[in-house]
Amino acid sequence: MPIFEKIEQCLIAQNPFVAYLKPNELTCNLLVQKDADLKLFSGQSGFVFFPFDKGDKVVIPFEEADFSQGIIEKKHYNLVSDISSSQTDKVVFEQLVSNGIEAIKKGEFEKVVLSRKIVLKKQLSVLETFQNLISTYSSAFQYLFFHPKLGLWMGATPEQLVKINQQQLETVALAGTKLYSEEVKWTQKEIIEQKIVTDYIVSNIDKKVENIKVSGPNTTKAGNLAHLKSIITGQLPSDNFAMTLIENLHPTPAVCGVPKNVAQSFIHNHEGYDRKYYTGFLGEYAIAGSTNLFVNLRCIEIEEKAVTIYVGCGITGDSIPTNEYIETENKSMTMRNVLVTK
Ligand SMILES: C=C(O[C@@H]1C=C(C(=O)O)C=C[C@H]1O)C(=O)O
Repeated sequence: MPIFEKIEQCLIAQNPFVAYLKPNELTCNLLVQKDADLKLFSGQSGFVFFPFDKGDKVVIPFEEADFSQGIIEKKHYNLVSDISSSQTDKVVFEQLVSNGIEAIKKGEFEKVVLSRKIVLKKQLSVLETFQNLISTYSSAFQYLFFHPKLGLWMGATPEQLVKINQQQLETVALAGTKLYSEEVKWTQKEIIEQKIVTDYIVSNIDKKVENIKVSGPNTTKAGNLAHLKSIITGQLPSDNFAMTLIENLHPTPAVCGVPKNVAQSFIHNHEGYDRKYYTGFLGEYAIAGSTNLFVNLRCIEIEEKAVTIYVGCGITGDSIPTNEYIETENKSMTMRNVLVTK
């Protein structure tokens, strides 16, 4: 049976499942859980789905699921055009960013990532949207995740959290955003913003990972956007160590801030909504000796009659509120560009 028909059956039967494509692959992987229980993560090999902070850390265990694969076809469906942020969204977000800048200038922290949600009150054509997504963002990690107790999420994330193969670790520091062009010029603000992420990751893994190497930063393309990216590699002392390292790294300053705890409290006290699984992480954990996890960005949460797009951006002392708002609008285009409604 074609993979899209299997996904449709899962949606109708309300079976927990995940359909996903790794960057630059044409194979769609489908993991369907055999029962509808919520499986909390306790080291099982499988597909993990973790929140930003509060919430259940979930896994679809490989041993309790049916796994299949299918080659996808590239095709596009017509889009919706009437999704937009309101003037109130703009004012509220710019005020949030101003509060962040003020706290940084007072010395409370160095960087914070602030976000908002854009809600479209429409019923989504899930499969057509997913088809558009996988036809458009092949260099991202593309997924559709469903659990009856958590809901339906879809995204195309450009950000790897970690890749671990035979104890060889690779992670990235991704930050700084501009609209993509051949000649992207980075300012000091973005260079510093990205360096904060690299330094945090290196200092965090420093005592536990051997032979650490950092390359970049280089410009990387993600949909219509460009980011600055460094690649960090090293050797883990043992396999058992992977989840401790991952939970220590997460949430990185690419999605939270520095120092982590102070930035995280600022987010809780000021953002005004629950991020749920946005800026959490997801992907394969300990499958055939490999772990391949991504940060949950450029994503939507799909409900019966509403679609929520989640977007955020890194704030430093040099941020300008209007520019940061525009950056979130630009980031929201990743998902807006593929949405099909009924
Ligand atoms: C928070 C998001 O993106 C993160 C923030 C970035 C930035 O501030 O420039 C860039 C990439 C991501 O690490 C998002 O896309 O919602």
